[in-house]
Amino acid sequence: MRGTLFIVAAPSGAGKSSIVNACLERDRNICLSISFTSRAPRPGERHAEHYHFISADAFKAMIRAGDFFEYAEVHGDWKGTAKQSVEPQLAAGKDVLLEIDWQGAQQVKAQVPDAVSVFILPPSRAALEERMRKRGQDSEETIARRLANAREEMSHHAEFDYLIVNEVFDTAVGEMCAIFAASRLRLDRQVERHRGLVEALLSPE
Ligand SMILES: Nc1nc2c(ncn2[C@@H]2O[C@H](COP(=O)(O)OP(=O)(O)O)[C@@H](O)[C@H]2O)c(=O)[nH]1
Ligand SMILES: Nc1ncnc2c1ncn2[C@@H]1O[C@H](COP(=O)(O)OP(=O)(O)O)[C@@H](O)[C@H]1O
Repeated sequence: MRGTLFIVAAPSGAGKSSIVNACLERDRNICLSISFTSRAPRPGERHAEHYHFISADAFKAMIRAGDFFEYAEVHGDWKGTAKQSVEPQLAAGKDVLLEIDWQGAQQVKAQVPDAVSVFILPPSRAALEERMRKRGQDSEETIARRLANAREEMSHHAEFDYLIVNEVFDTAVGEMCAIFAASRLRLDRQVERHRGLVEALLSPE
């Protein structure tokens, strides 16, 4: 059985990576796709762990080669998911999680309509700005650009299947894990998984 594709989007600083990482620690069945980007690494970010950091020219070459499942320009940098990070894993029955923006989410939904998508909102604009600053890794100019872009990102929240407001962190993590768990229990997937059981239960005496 093919794995399930999960999409998680949020404005920068809403807590997306923190929530996803906490869920992945609890749920070993999901693999996180490592995106490609032309953005420079932040202090502490490692190649092939947080992103595959490549030049803008190398990114464009990958676009021309048709290597991307989805890609977009986000906050002035190229970001994209390679086909290789998704298709073999799904075919092997593994669930795959994409942390991408609304533009990428639209491209993925067009290709995989049963992908499960989640949007995360901050509890307020002040909290969003405070969290961006708390991370302490971006310049004032970068923070200003990300805050300006946050409104546009958030305006797409209604295109997603699920919405989480990340006020209390542990609550948000619990909600995200519940979405993962519920998606695996969808009728179509359960029927496929338990075909033998259903046949046995319904067979004549
Ligand atoms: N479309 C697309 N967006 C991505 C991808 N990887 C990351 N993003 C988005 O790029 C935005 C900025 O990410 P990043 O620079 O890591 O900053 P952060 O969101 O503040 O941690 C976020 O909205 C991410 O979801 C990708 O592969 N494709
Ligand atoms: N519910 C929360 N309450 C307070 N701080 C939070 C909460 N969730 C995340 N944070 C903090 O906000 C900052 C941004 O979180 P991060 O996961 O990097 O956001 P994103 O991936 O959406 O850009 C981090 O310092 C993180 O510890």
